[in-house]
Amino acid sequence: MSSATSAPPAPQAAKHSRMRALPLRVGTRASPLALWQTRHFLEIITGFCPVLRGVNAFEEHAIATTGDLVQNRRLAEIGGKGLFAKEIHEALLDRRVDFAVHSLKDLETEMPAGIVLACTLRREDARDALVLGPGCGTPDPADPYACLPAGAVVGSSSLRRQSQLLAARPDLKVVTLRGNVQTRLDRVARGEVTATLLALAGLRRLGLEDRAAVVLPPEAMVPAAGQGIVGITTRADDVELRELLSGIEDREAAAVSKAERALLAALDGSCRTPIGGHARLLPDGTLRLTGLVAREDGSFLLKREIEGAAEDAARLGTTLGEELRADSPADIFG
Ligand SMILES: NCc1[nH]cc(CCC(=O)O)c1CC(=O)O
Repeated sequence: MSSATSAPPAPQAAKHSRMRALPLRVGTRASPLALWQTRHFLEIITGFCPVLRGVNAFEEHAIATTGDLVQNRRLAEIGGKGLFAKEIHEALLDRRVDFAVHSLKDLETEMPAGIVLACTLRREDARDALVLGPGCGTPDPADPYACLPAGAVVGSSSLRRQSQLLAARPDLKVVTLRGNVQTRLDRVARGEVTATLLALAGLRRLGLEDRAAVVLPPEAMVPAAGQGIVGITTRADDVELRELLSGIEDREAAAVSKAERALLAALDGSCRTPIGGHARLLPDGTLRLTGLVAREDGSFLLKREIEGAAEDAARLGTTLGEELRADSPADIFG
């Protein structure tokens, strides 16, 4: 008689139990948000592949990245894209880790040779949120920025957020505010800045959603490409892990992130170009992508939309990116 324990494992599990020595090593940044996302990924993958549920199946490797070491200067001034991933890519290529967990928003659109974006997980809310410090008014759902006093100082190091905020409220002043989510919240609470803008996804994952005083609709603040999505990278030649990871791919996240990242790639902005990209699937399955290009002071802001079949996600992104680029002043991309 067969019992639960002697039943043959699912084909998937059998295949991966023979795959290689455990533990599988997972690379991550060390921030609380990165660690939360890594554990979230491990829960999903062990749910999908029960043989990996053992205590020793995974080993977490926290890796400090250039982006983590630079806390007080605008990232843009240091130059280069993918500042949060370089050391993690190196760990993959050196075989010190087997896969790595990223906020897709922080991952460059073109992976280094030998590395692939193997899957994207289901998207958390993509919207940005306003976090208010002492001295702000009561939030008004009809007018997201009405609670910010005239001339208020808003902390943000995101040129995308800065440009859209200043376009709506030219009286405000934006100052650099870096550090992890908790650090930024502390600076607002201490009154160092009047308010800040953060991704709702990060606040929610850290159990800090109550700090989001106003959630900004994408029409008011176009989110960053990939915001709210976790992406997993692995080595291109690691066929087994690629196959395993493809099993946990979220199809909707895959489609919208393809569109948003193709848009970003086509715009090919410098790290000082404010760019937004936000796609969603409509109830009938159509993909709608919004793209934004702006000047950091908010004096120029161009927003366009495109719709099409989800299967054409990448092409839609490329097309919209090329259109936005053609219709923007050239110096914006310099
Ligand atoms: N650049 C930092 C970063 N990278 C990902 C998130 C939030 C989570 C996400 O967007 O998936 C954040 C913080 C923020 O922008 O507020």
